Amino acid sequence: MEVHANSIPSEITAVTNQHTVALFVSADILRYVTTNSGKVREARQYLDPDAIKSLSYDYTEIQATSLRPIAATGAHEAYHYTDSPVLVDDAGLFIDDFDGFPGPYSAFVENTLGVKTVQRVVESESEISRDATFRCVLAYCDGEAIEPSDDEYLNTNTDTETPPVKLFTGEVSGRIVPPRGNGGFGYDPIFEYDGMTLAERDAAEKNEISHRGRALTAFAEWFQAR
Ligand SMILES: O=P(O)(O)OP(=O)(O)OP(=O)(O)OC[C@H]1O[C@@H](n2cnc3c(O)ncnc32)[C@H](O)[C@@H]1O
Repeated sequence: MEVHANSIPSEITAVTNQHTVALFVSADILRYVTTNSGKVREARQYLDPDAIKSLSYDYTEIQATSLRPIAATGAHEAYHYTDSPVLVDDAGLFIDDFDGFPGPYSAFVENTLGVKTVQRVVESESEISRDATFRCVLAYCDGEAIEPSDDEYLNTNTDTETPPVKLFTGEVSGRIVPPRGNGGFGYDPIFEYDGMTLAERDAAEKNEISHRGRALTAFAEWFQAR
């Protein structure tokens, strides 16, 4: 994957429900690392599109039962690849009565079974609750030392060769329903929150309540206060 040299904007602006936050980037642009164009669309809706560049870099996804170590190792790898600030986005759908499955395996399940099959399996089990949670973990790395994390994974995997990452988590709880809506991507048509599926909302409306929007808010607040 070729990385292009870019002009270097001095700030990133994040628009939250309440206010506009200017995020100052000292050295370089911020690269949003994902192969998923839907994630990029939502990040660009939230963060100033001129100051954030998408990087379609397919980092190694380690096997793990939660998203945090996957995002953290992805950020290490992507930072070494680009040598510039990166934000890795790892997400998944956790179905309560399936012990959180597909969770970290959400992409594999979408690509093999498809989201309609997931919905039909949930619906076919009368004893099974429809409750589910979407989670998003953003992992930021810019090569600078970041204060010690309270993250259990990071503290037990201290590697002085790899710069520390900072993790931001967002989640939204809802229920699995038959597909509705044409917006969004992935599991959005089968995930209902407050009477509407995520696919029935535009990117701004989804960001207001979604796992990604909440993780982006946490990132923006931390970045601004840095
Ligand atoms: O790893 P990258 O390159 O970022 O792209 P990906 O699509 O594989 O990204 P994930 O592993 O994080 O995605 C897990 C799955 O969850 C889906 N997904 C992620 N965020 C979603 C969202 O906001 N709404 C609906 N589905 C989502 C996505 O389509 C995948 O099938």
